Amino acid sequence: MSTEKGTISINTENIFPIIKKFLYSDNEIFLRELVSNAVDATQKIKKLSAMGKYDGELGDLKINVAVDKEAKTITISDKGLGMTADEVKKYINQIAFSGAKDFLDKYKDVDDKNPIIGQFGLGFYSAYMVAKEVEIHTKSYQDEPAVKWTCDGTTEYALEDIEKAERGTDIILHIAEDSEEFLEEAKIEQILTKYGKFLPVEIEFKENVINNPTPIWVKSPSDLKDEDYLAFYKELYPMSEDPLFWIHLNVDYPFNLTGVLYFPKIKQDFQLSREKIQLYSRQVFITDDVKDIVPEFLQLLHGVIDSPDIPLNVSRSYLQADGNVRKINSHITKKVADKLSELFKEDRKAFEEKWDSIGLFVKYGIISDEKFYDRAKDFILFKNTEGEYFTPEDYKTKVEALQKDKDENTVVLYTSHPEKQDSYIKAAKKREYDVIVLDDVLDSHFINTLEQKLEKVTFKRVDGDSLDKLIDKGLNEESVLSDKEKEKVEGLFKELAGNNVVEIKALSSDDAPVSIVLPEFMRRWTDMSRINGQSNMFGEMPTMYNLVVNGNSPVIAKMLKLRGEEKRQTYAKQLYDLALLSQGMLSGGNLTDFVNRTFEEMAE
Ligand SMILES: Nc1ncnc2c1ncn2[C@@H]1O[C@H](COP(=O)(O)OP(=O)(O)OP(=O)(O)O)[C@@H](O)[C@H]1O
Repeated sequence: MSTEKGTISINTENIFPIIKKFLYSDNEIFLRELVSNAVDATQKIKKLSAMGKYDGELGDLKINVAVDKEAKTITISDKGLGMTADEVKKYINQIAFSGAKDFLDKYKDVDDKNPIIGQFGLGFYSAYMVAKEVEIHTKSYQDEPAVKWTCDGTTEYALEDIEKAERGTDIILHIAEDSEEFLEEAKIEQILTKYGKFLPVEIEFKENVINNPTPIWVKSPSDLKDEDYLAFYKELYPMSEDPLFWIHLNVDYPFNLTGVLYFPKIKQDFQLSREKIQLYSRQVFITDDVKDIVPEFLQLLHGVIDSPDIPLNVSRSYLQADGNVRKINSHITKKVADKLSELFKEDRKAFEEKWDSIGLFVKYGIISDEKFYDRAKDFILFKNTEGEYFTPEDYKTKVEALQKDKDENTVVLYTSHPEKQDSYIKAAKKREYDVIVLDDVLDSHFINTLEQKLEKVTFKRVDGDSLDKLIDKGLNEESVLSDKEKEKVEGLFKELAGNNVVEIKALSSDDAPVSIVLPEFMRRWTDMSRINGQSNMFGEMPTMYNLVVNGNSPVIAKMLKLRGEEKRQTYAKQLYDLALLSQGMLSGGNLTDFVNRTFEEMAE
């Protein structure tokens, strides 16, 4: 055939300038598109051969990528099925072109800074994002002459016969002046590894194969050992600590999804690690921005999801409403819950040991996903101050005999800081109450959720009130103080308490004489607004507290018996400071004064 010239498509404006300017920020994806085409062509020839439709030698099927800095070209060569002249006209001039045109028509108005654009497949014509001219040299597996197609970024193309011995396709990009950064080998290597690390056909660059064509997620779990999963984790995240465990996903219906999700050690401070779930489509890397595809709490996991069914050529808002994406979400959620439940049942001890990490994740899941709660409720754990673990149901059974209040509510006492709240914990234990530890950032939200879910269970922080009030059994102690004495005691403490509320209560005589309590609702409110990052009215307010004076304490009786107002004042001050001290609220000058005063008194 002599050189044939033609116009790619009549009745169309020139799309090339648009392609060039369009995904400018994401222009590196041209390489992903072209290498993916080479992979497809290679897999097709393998398939034809396997089906007996091609009986020639397959030979070495490696795809080669080469940069020629002098000639200013990048060449992508495959030994795939190639194209005949007619196929070039059909696939490149028509199908690929109209595909690219549709794509542009659809997305022209999208803000080109929106990174999701780079996740679409623009196809062959994305070559023009970096090239001023593209040549295709191709020889079909069918017995037909090799052809060369050339197009310089106008709608005019040329097609001619050439000599090409080997089956397959070379795509030669003549790089435009403004894209010469792509002639740096390091740059090409970096893009190839980013998108092609797990492509299913070997990709060779500078005589090295840059990819692992059979990553573990495409293998059968029964062929894999723990070491394989750990080694793959290292391959994905070379700098990371080993994960706690993993889940191998394998679904064919109602959508296709494979992958391996790893459960990392989750840090208390919730610093989202740099490691992210990577999304692949048939082993081609798409993105690690899975915000709209995976529920937020699952984004704490690491690993790989591969699905050709996740639609990437749509806008974000559409993606969230997409039926497949929702199914994928709930499937992954279910799998994760099943795995946790299996671990819990099979090796409860190991599960408990990992609860610090697992717990944060489970709590996050429960707070943010109703369905996850239903699945997770059987393996939520409470850890008490003795280091024993209980499921909520078991815990209720354990404590309800002693910790039920007059309204039949089981009161779960918890500490957010075992060290600081030690005196309160000890007091609770003295009454044989149990105290659980809820000391991480999500716990205030977690408690709120549990209170809605668990029947007749309330959570109270152990320093939230006097024990008689925390678990109010309706058995009011008689006050040993007369009204006059009560007034006197109140007067003494009011002077010290400033704006804080002073309550004189008739508690058991062995309860602390004076204690500081932070009302539960107020504290939860401040905690939650802190996590939500709001600085609201309460958040900015200095901590207000109640000073509870136990009128039935022998210590108060002793104070009243002291002679002289000054003595009583000093005594009250000492008690007040002790209460502050046991809440960790005495500091600076007040603490120094307290210490000095105590020394003086001891010397008396
Ligand atoms: N290296 C190649 N070898 C053989 N055929 C190719 C090659 N590259 C492209 N083609 C043909 O050109 C067609 C169009 O390619 P293009 O990349 O534009 O679209 P696609 O691969 O079909 O879809 P996508 O938008 O997902 O990339 C392909 O379907 C294929 O038939």
